[in-house]
Amino acid sequence: MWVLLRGGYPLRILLPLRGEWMGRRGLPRSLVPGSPRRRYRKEALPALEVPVLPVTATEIRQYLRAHGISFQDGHSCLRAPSPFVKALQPKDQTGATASFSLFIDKTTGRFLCMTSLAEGSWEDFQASVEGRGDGAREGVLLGEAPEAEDSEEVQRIWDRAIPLWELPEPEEAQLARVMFGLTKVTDDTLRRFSVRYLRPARSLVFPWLSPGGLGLRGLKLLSAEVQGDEVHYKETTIPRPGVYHNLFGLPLISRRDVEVVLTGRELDSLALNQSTGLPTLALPRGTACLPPALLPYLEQFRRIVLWLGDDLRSWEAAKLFARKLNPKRCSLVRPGDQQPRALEALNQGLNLSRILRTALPAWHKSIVSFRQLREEVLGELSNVEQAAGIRWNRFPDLNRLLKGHRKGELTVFTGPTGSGKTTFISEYALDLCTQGVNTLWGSFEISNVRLARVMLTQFAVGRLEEQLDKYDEWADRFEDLPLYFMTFHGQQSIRTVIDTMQHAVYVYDICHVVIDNLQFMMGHEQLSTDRIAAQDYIVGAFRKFATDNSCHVTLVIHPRKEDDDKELQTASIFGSAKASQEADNVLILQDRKLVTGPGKRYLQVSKNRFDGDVGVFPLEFNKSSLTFSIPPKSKARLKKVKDDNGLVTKKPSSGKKGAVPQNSKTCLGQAHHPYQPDPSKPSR
Ligand SMILES: Nc1ncnc2c1ncn2[C@@H]1O[C@H](COP(=O)(O)OP(=O)(O)OP(=O)(O)O)[C@@H](O)[C@H]1O
Repeated sequence: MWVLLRGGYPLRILLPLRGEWMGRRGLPRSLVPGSPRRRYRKEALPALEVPVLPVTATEIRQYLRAHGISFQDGHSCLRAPSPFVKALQPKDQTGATASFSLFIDKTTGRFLCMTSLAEGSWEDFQASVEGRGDGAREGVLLGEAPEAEDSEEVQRIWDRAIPLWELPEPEEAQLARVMFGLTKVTDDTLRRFSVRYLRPARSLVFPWLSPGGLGLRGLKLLSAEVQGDEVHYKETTIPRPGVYHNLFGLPLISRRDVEVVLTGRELDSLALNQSTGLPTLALPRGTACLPPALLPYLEQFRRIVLWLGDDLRSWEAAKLFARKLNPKRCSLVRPGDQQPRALEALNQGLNLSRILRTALPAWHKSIVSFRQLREEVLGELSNVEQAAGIRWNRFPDLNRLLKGHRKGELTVFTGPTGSGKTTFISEYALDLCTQGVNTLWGSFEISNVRLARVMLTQFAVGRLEEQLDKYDEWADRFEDLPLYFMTFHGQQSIRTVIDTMQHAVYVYDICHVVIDNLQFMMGHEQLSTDRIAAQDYIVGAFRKFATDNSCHVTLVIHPRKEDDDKELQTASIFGSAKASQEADNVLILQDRKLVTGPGKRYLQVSKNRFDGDVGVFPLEFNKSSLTFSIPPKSKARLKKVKDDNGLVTKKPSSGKKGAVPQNSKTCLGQAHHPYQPDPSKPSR
């Protein structure tokens, strides 16, 4: 189902259809409620042609003052009296609590009334204040009520789950404890957090309780599977992950608590709470995202310690989340040998309170000394692989050259018209997205429907036209990807696009934005000098965005018109040298006429700021799956040799910003490949 995000941003999100059946969740069929039929919702898509400008915290404050609404300034929200409380609870007894129970997100203007659970966009709020339309409740959504099917399913599972200590066989209970690493977690802790065990699915069950602990809003199931020496955990949530907004542990938080520890997993929260006695909350989707919908629940804390996990990814996520929570109140536990994740720390007999005391403040002034950076540098050096970024599953040769996909970088991608740029970049981004990289697509040239169709085909690695019976199965899995699309089509202003990207980073923790292509932001300048200046400005804006938001931007740029039989080079990118200077990586999809066979292309990495390795490798296009990934059986044919001119050059002596790193001389390729430019012959 496509849903237009309320609040005026031209961003559409792919939401899974509801009513998933349990077989899909990997739960026993015995628990499947009736037939696994899917329900389709045929809602007309609201079209929003004119994007509304995002609201700023200053504008929100001005508006509230202008309308005589008192408010308190919080960490990430403004607190105001809720206009929705009286209507719902005329005889509300909670007094002071209800009086300032409206939380307005300072970045988006979205509001949540903690008492009535009414929520909506900034426009909804204004409409209700101004009494526009149909009275005060116009446009206000009561917190999304769970689907009836989901509620039944949740209740059924919950009823069948039992506390671990009530398992009839002590061996079974012991096995479960070992599998989940709970040997040192006491029954009392499990009882306090209401953790149960679902025997048929061999899963732990973590409840999502309504405020006040009165009802069940959802569940998370955690199963463990032993593969070789390792235990692999799998999480399943009801409702689906996109709306599973459970801060696990919330019912145990008292209004007077001013400090909390946030963890990436429920099990870590149990361990932390047990050994330190501190309030702990587990984020619903670990390091994947911190939905702004959760921020109001964290407003009461003056200090938040983030201890999300034991790898670099957790550390990166903690830094990003701290920005949302207000870094001044956040401290971060750095992953390290003596600082594993909380449950492991408990199991290793480490002192968790001591680890918490080592947490580093997230707030950095603009000028830092090496003393403040030395731990970060050590972190990168001792996690070289993770620091190199996320590796592509489908493009091993790209890993060998670029090492991985890193946050905060700008990749410029070019190739001749119609060579398959969109098709390639779609698979390149999809690969990362399937590994949990939250991705936002800006496809200005081809419609989102067509793009999604290409991606789905690549995802399924085959034509779905001929196997429509499999469509739902693939579409279901595709819907669960953290993938979002901007709704722009045709020319757009760079300001609007950047605002939308900013919004998406805040709301969906986007780590990768793909812009296809830059020419659609250049307006209608006729003069070539204007066009070049416009492009330089836009490239600069994307560069800044990538750095400021620790978000990777992949930017497709058309090449300048060149002879068809000439290979493209970095200098062939349209415009001045700015794009290649600003970019951390430059990728060129080469479509040489020498190539025999219609589908063959090769990919050239012509700039790589990370470690300077550049080179080319062939791509084979598969017309039915629309994929470029090299079939597993083919040999590595990577060559790390060339620069744009086909000459092997020395490493640069200067590492100035913007300098294009020269190529490494190493040749990893085996035999000279027919698609490989011959290094002995300059191409011009
Ligand atoms: N290697 C290939 N061989 C043959 N056909 C291809 C190849 N790659 C892509 N195609 C097909 O060519 C068409 C155009 O591909 P695509 O839109 O990805 O190109 P593009 O470079 O992005 O185009 P444009 O320059 O117009 O933006 C699509 O139908 C795609 O399936």
